[in-house]
Parts: sequence; structure tokens; C-alpha cells
Amino acid sequence: MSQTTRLTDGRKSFEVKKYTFATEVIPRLSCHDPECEERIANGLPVVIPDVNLVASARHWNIDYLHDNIGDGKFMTYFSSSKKFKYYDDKKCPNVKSFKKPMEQEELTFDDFVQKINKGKSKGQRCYLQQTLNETVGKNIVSDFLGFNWNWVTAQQKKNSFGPLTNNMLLIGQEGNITPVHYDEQENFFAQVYGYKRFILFPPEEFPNLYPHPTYHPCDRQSQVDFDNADFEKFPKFRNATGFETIVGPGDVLYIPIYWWHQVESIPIEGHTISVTFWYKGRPTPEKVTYPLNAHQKVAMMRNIEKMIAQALNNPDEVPEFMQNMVLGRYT
Ligand SMILES: O=C(O)C(=O)C[C@H](CCCc1ccccc1)C(=O)O
Ligand SMILES: [Zn+2]
Repeated sequence: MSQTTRLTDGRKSFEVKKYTFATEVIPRLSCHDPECEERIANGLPVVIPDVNLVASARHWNIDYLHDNIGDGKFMTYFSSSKKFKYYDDKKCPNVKSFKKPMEQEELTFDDFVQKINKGKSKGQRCYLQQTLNETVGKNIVSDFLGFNWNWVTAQQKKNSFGPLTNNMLLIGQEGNITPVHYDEQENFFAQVYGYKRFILFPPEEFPNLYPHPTYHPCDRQSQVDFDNADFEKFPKFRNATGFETIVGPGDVLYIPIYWWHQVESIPIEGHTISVTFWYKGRPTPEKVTYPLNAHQKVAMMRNIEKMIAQALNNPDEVPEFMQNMVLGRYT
């Protein structure tokens, strides 16, 4: 295995792959610690080990879910590598040369369990990623109602988050990786079973992470492959510096809106079960204060890119247009 480094979740320590960039550890603070509140208020990541957000799901495992989750359908992704690079199906027509980095299929939970058992033999990995909905069985409903809604709703209110958009159930195989991307929502990420490594970068690192264009199926995802970075194409990736942690059962990681993150199910620790709590971002303040902060600039870049792609009415013309506008003039 290439160079490794050791990381702890506060209880166990893990050997993880060392990447080319430096990282600092994400603080792990009690939900009763004023500094924890402060970090969330300031849009900074924090690991919270004692909030019991999903303690009512502490007994969740594959068998329990299989017996109780009901006969609904679960979106499941399949990849021939360890990477599960998300893509937006609706944007595929914009990039003719785009090759889907993974397949997707809606399965019953029973089919999914069979796939994870069979998949191992055929060298194909799978990742269940499905919004929890009303098709789940009554025991799951009562576990869901048992989540610490008081705490998370209090956080939503005091930090002026928008509405809860959804809770996604994630079940991954050991070694699965969700490559580095950012989301446009606030996220309290609750780890239920198994261990996940998170690598985070603040929105200021946008220039070092080279996201795909907004019309690209992999909008919001970095073009840089951490396992094989092309430093010619992406020279500023050398300057990237991030934060990282390991989350284990019961931990909650606050992932601030627009923060980049890569998620790895630790290779030898078995499958992982997680639940996300995604909230729309804070409403834009009436009074804009200057200078604009990094995530306001990311939002601006996204709006400008979308406007240009729409005005040209042809994604293929955008690269040349952007280069003509900037190269040699703003460089
Ligand atoms: O919670 C987050 O934000 C994560 O990135 C968690 C990540 C899976 C997310 C899959 C996904 C990515 C983009 C759109 C919808 C779904 C993991 O845990 O592997
Ligand atoms: Zn994400």
C-alpha cells in the first residue's frame, strides 16, 4: 500500500492512505461546548461525538434494515473501481464525450443485500444512496422519529438554516470512496455503523480543486483524482491544504455549505451506514458586507457560468468563450 498515515476517531486509530496534500485534524467537541456552537455558527466543520442525533438507530445493521425497511426501492450505484463519482443524469446531453463513471439501478433492499454478497465475487462495488421516505416499515419510522430532532431543529433555527430538504440513507462497502465535491446545502452527517474518513477543504480552496463546469454532469465535483493528480493540468492542486477526521458510530460531522469533502469507508472496517440531514442554506442577507466571502464568490461564479451557457445556448461554445474573455487579459 502506498504511504500511510494514522488517524483516530477519538477511540480507535486507523491506518489510512497518505495523499499529496497536508491536512489538519477537524476538532472533536461536545455538543455542550460553547466552541462547538461557535464553529457551527461560523460555518466551520466540527465532529460532535455526544449529541445522540441517531442514537435511536444504534441497532441498525444490514439484517435489521433488511427485516424492517419495507419493500420500497433504493437507488443503488455500481462501480468497477472504489470511486463513486456522482453525476447528474440530466446534464449528460451537455457533454457528448462524457462516460458515466458508475451505473445506477433502483433495487429492493433484498436485491441490494444479494448484490453486496454477489458483487464481492464479480469485483463490482455497490453503494446504496436513497432518501428515506414513507415506504419504510413501522419500526424504521419509530427509529426515525426517535432521532434527536430537538437538537438538530434548534441548530437549524439558531443558525437560520433553510428548511430540511431530506435525510439520505447511505450504505457503502468497505473501501468505497465518494470523490471530493461540494454540496449547496448545510449538512449534519450522522454515522450509524462502521467508520468513514472525511477529508474537507474550505470554499477558499476552489482555485486549487478545479471543479467541472456547472453544465457538466459532474458539476460540483473536482476534476482532480487524488490517487493520480495531473499536476500539469491542475498545478494549483499542489497548494491544497485540508482538514480530516474519522467518524464512527454515533459521531455527527457538521459539513458547512460549499465545503469540499471526500468520503472514504475505511478499507478493512466492514460496511458503513450513515444518515444525512441536509438543510437549505441561510437566506442571503439584505445588507451585503464587503469583501464578499469565499462561498459568496463560488455562488457568483456558478450564476455567471450558468448565464453564459444559457446565453450561448450551446455548452460546446462555453470553453472558448471563457478562455477568450480571461486568458491573456486577466492572467
Ligand atoms: O453527505 C454528503 O454530502 C456526502 O457527500 C456523503 C457521501 C455520499 C453522498 C452521495 C451524493 C453526492 C451528491 C449528491 C447526492 C448524493 C458519502 O458518505 O459517501
Ligand atoms: Zn456531499
